[in-house]
Amino acid sequence: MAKKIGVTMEVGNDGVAVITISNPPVNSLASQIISGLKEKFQEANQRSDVKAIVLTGNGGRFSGGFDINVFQQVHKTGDISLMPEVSVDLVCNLMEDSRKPLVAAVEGLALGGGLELAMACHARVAAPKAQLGLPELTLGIIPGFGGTQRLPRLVGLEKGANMILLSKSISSEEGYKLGLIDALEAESFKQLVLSDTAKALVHVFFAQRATSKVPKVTDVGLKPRPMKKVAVIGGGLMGSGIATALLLSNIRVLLKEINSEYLLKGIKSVEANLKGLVSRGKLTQDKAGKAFSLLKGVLDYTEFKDVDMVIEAVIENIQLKQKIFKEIEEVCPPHCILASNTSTIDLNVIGEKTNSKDRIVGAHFFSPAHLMTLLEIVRTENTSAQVILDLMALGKAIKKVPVVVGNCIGFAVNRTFFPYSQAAHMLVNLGVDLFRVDSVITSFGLPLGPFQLGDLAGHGIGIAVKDIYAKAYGDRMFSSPLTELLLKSGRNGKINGRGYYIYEKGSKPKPDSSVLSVVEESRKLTNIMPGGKPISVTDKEIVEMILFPVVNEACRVLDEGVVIRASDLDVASVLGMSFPSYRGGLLFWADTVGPKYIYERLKRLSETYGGFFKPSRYLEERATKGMLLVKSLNFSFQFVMWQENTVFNHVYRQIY
Ligand SMILES: C[C@H](O)CC(=O)SCCNC(=O)CCNC(=O)[C@H](O)C(C)(C)COP(=O)(O)OP(=O)(O)OC[C@H]1O[C@@H](n2cnc3c(N)ncnc32)[C@H](O)[C@@H]1OP(=O)(O)O
Repeated sequence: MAKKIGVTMEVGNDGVAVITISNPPVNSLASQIISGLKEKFQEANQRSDVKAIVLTGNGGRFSGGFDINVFQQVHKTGDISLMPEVSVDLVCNLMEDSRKPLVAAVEGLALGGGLELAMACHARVAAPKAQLGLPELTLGIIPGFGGTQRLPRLVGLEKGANMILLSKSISSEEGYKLGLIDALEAESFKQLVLSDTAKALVHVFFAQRATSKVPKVTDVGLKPRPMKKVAVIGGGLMGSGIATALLLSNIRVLLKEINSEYLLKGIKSVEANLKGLVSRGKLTQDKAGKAFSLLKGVLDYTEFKDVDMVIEAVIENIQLKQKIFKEIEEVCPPHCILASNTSTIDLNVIGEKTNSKDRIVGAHFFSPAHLMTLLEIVRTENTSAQVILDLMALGKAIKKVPVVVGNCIGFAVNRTFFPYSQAAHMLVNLGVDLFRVDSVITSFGLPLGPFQLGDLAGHGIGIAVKDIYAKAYGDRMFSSPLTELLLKSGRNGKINGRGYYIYEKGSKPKPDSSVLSVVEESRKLTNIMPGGKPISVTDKEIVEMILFPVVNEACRVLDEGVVIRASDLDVASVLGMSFPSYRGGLLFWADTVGPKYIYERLKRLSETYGGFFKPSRYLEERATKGMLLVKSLNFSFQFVMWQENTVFNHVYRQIY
């Protein structure tokens, strides 16, 4: 009988998709298995009825790794293109970056590429006595699907290197003790579902769904109006990214600039964004061409007469924005939504000179706007419910996650994270090495440390908004001269190839040791090192000194009702700041640390280093009353355990 080779996916009523590899006898990863996996993961990620994904292998074996026959074919033909692209497309983009909780259910064996697939999942459950290893060196190759990186991270460098260099496999029991396996199936499955990671990911999942419910907007019987043509003012980094996001969802876009040189630049940026998606296999050439054909560059407002929405994305200059809003109010039709992509400025100030306050709204995208999924919708007390609903619908249509927030300086996300870079500056001025700060924060789980993030955004923006923040939140600002000094020394970050790091095409950012003289200059000016000597801090203290002030500001955001619910801030921190989803978002994480502990640490820090760390009223109240910051979601888990073929078919389900 012919072998049944392929990848299947079954989605249960519980919303769990079970993806199964079938390639007897060891479920080796042949080309059709890899393409099948890509197809199924793509489908599972896209389907709204899929809430979580389980990856497993048929016949009691997870996978014996990449199909060794392919190596033989390559050796015979000399054709290396027979090797499929897996590491980025499948392992990183579709699996690791999947926003749906993804669990590997391992039985029998997970070797080579098999174990690498399991390690790309968010958690691993294994049956007792399963064999786990990376035996690639026995074949004269190295683990090629990211195992060299992921295994040492999970089991520690020494053990990881030992397993790879000696091709030594281990049992699932040992894997469990080392942290490679999160739970041993059957015995410990409940533990896994109740693990912090599972709780955090499930929290984010449901928190994200909750963002689409906005009282007095989504529950009053309004229907979103169609958005066929949108104008974007400003073709810079943000404007071109926003235009790209709209075009990708078949929305006609007018891109307006002030002169033909800037306009051409903006159009070229959109083209480059689309080409980037094509080269990464995320968009077909055809679709890119179609999207680009929907773009029209303009230098005046003539064609604004029939637009449904304008999104202003010019520099953060209050007078300029006020002028633009006055102009668009006059030229656009009365139904047209007047949105600003400002990241900081009060929308009431932007719309001050207009008579259209009900249709003024913030559409705050995150850079790069065609890739980042968060859309912060900022409403003022005058913004109409219809306008908010329309923007929410547009956000969803362009595959963003809209989170509706209130109007204040920095809104929910930038305001919450404004102490992030300030705390980092304080630490550096206190004598801590800046590259260490970045590395501690990335080990915590954020993709970029505060200094690399500053480099990426460009340091000019920090200076542009500094005064606005100082005016609003001056009582709790740490004023560091470091950014000014950095700019003075010709370092604007990635934009001009130099910041704290050196940026060269095709290579990773390299720490620039010559920036340390700039840091020294800043330390002299601030003169805050106790006794003129650098402070000594542990990695844990670095995390606390950087992230606890962020939690503190989040408490103020909650207290002032800037977000509808605390979990909105978790979603926003995950999607807007890439706060690790497996920690459940900023406030969920804060609750796992404990509001009381955070409060007491901040209190002590403020006694030593001043008002920047002063605990907020809200945090103090929660801490002293022994309350959590996020009102826990009222979900419980339901388990459906092993089925006869021992592929587990589990589910956790929200039961409100
Ligand atoms: C990108 C990645 O990092 C690269 C990789 O993954 S490279 C591959 C890494 N994996 C390995 O090296 C595992 C190699 N396989 C083994 O060690 C053993 O076969 C095993 C432990 C999986 C099973 O052992 P055992 O039960 O004794 O069965 P065994 O007779 O060896 O193998 C059964 C059949 O599966 C085949 N097979 C096993 N692993 C395979 C693989 N990875 N690819 C293709 N075929 C494989 C064998 O050739 C054999 O085929 P046959 O029945 O036609 O002779």
